[in-house]
Amino acid sequence: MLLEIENVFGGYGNGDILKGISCSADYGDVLCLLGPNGCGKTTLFRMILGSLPVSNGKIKIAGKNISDFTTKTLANMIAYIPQYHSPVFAYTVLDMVIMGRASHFSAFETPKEPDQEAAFAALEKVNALPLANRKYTSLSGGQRQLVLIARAICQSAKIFIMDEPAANLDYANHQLLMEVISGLANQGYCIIMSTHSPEHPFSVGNKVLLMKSGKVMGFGSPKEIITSETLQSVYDIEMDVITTHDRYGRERTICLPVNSSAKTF
Ligand SMILES: Nc1ncnc2c1ncn2[C@@H]1O[C@H](COP(=O)(O)OP(=O)(O)OP(=O)(O)O)[C@@H](O)[C@H]1O
Repeated sequence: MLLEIENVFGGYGNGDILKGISCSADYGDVLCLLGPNGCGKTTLFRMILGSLPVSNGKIKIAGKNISDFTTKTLANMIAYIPQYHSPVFAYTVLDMVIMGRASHFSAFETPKEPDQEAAFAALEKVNALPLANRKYTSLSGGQRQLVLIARAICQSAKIFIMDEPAANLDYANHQLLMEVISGLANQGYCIIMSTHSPEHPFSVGNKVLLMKSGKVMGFGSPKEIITSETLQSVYDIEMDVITTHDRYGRERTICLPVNSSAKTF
């Protein structure tokens, strides 16, 4: 197993926010963290990235505790893709992607031909090669997400941590991003993404960690974990989980909040 989270506790010094989180993800998995605002998704990300200490329990990568890795080694293995990123300088997209190679060369080295080739190859993988010479600051939110994913690929990381990657994207960019994420998983990357959509685990994920108040409400396959009952217990509202088919006959799952005022009709 590539990433193992074993009974993890921890927080910001004033009591534990996470209270016994356990889950795991391997090469080719898309693990979705789902739960209400403030349930601890970002806190768990910070612990996986090593920026927040674990007070109890273990986080292991390839069987080794993350506290035993140097920061540089951890940075080579895990890439963090933020929700929205605004750099101060108007770097080109190519420069932004090459920055993903930073942990591969020392402070006084400049990027070399192979770094540039790696950046072009990463942009190609996410269908963003035509953006290479654009200013990053001139891109839309969806395009920026693709560039940040290319930067993560360039970093040679195998684990991608994505903080609500679909937030603020329109339908087309949302769909494109989900296809890119599925494609990355098919290429063997391990994706851990937080989301506020209970449909994401069905459409893009193969595993889901359902959280509430820093605790695990369920971990496993989306079909097994996401039901009307579990969603209601997490969000305190009635939810319908409906399985249907798209126009090509593919199974789709839709999660609908029930309009409680409609019950009187
Ligand atoms: N730097 C911090 N110092 C103290 N408490 C914090 C800090 N960051 C977050 N918290 C608290 O930790 C809890 C979990 O927050 P976290 O950001 O992990 O939730 P989340 O599930 O990512 O929420 P959201 O879906 O709203 O992004 C919240 O109660 C929050 O107020």
